[in-house]
Amino acid sequence: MLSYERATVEGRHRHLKGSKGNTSKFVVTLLFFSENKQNESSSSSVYVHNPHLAEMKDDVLYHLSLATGTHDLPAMFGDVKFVCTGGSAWRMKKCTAYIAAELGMEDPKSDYPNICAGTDRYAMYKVGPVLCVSHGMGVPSIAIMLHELIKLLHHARCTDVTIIRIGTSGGIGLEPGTIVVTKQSLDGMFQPRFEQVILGKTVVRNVDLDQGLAEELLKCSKELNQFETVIGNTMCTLDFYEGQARLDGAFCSYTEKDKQDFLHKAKEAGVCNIEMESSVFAAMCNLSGLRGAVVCVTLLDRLKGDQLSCPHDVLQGYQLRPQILVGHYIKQQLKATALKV
Ligand SMILES: O=P(O)(O)O[C@H]1O[C@H](CO)[C@@H](O)[C@H]1O
Ligand SMILES: O=c1cc[nH]c(=O)[nH]1
Repeated sequence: MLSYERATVEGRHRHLKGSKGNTSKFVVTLLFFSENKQNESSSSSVYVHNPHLAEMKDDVLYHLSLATGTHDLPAMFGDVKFVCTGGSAWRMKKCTAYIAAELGMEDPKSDYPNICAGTDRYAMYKVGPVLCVSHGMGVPSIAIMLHELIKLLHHARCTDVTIIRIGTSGGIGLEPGTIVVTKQSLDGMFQPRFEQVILGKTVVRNVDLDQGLAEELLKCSKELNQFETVIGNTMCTLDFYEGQARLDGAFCSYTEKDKQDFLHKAKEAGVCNIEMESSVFAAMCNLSGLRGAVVCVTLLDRLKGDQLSCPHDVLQGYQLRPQILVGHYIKQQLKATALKV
């Protein structure tokens, strides 16, 4: 079922410890698995694409503090159908409690234990078929979490899993508190791509997200009628300050006009908000066959400022909006599935 693409990389090794300028040629043949599996197969398993995994006796999911040798992953996670992920552990715990209440699954005796308590890298909570996992800040942090989460779902033999990033962002020309459901993730040069260096070669990955899921989420927001929601492009950057054209970082070498010109260009490219994980999130959804969406609230309008200076309780209230929307969506989906059974 898997299709491989072959690529040959040629380069020169520089011998750091050898005599000056001493290099030797290397040629590496890479096997890439076909990148876009999302709509290709009728099967809805979570795919890992790594022939080495089958040869491993145990798989240690180090940053989640879980392992196939020590945990019965199918028993613990086999029923998972939805994963909510966001930067902060606090938000993920709040999300778990909110979704438990929405689904009528609250346990007054339970404080929702952190399944990843053996590590402080990420936090993970579970209520019924919903898993909530924190991912930290930025592309490297979410990518590590997603590698291990995708393997976890694979080892647990999960099927039909939908994953939604519920995050915060800076808006462009939107009222703070607006939710943006990502249509397309763009990089800092307004290109729809995620670039990763693998074995010294840049690999460009597809960042398309499930448009049907985005539309379903927009419909849910209209039904809820509690806050403004739009579908638009999301710019994913590698930094919060200079990477997002802020003037208030420790370093800045451009003017207010340069910043405004850049943000207006972003707006012309359809960018509604800026955050720091959507590109690799979309790329890894594509690779794994997970149905994915990015739902971020805007905390401020970047055309009007850079600092997050509005009161703490207002910001916390905004952060809850994506989970209200996603909670409603999950409840509807579970109801529809129960009706079908
Ligand atoms: O609210 P979360 O999910 O952390 O996401 C956004 O907030 C962080 C920056 O404050 C970045 O990680 C950005 O993507
Ligand atoms: O401006 C913002 C706000 C939240 N998260 C970001 O990445 N940028």
